[in-house]
Amino acid sequence: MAMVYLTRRETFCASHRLHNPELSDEENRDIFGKCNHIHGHGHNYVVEVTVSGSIDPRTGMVMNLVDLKHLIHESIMAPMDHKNLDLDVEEFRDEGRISTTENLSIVIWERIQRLMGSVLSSSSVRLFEVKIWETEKNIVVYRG
Ligand SMILES: Nc1nc2c(c(=O)[nH]1)N=C([C@H](O)[C@H](O)COP(=O)(O)OP(=O)(O)OP(=O)(O)O)CN2
Ligand SMILES: [Zn+2]
Repeated sequence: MAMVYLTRRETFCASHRLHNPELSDEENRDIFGKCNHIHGHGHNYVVEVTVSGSIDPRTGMVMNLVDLKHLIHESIMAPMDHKNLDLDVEEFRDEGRISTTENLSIVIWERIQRLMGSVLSSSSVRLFEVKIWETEKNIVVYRG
């Protein structure tokens, strides 16, 4: 059966600060530089979510892109767009994860994976990749 990859891209704006509370202020400044500025800074994040699967002969689709749009809305856009990642997203606020793009890609993966599990339990569709552009130059890919 042919494996096909389906991607949807969204953009969201969020602020954050790179800071490890277990380190001293000086160590934080040394490691994170300007990204440790106490009042934070913002990004226009671009995120691509790719799923893989075989084409359902009944629909001609791997997965309905409208369903993928809803998954992305619920797991990324609603909780993160125009938010402060460190204060508004529980994985960063409560679990001590530093809001690097690496960690953000894992948080997004986990959220989508959880939702896909409940929405697509009987389907062959799998989450394949989360790709985030923090800036035009800084890009992170996570494949689970
Ligand atoms: N491994 C990581 N390193 C850094 C991350 C990250 O998520 N993972 N994030 C940052 C900052 O959030 C920062 O906003 C990006 O820094 P920087 O590349 O300096 O920002 P610019 O793209 O604006 O850089 P210019 O070279 O000035 O264009 C830092 N490191
Ligand atoms: Zn940043």
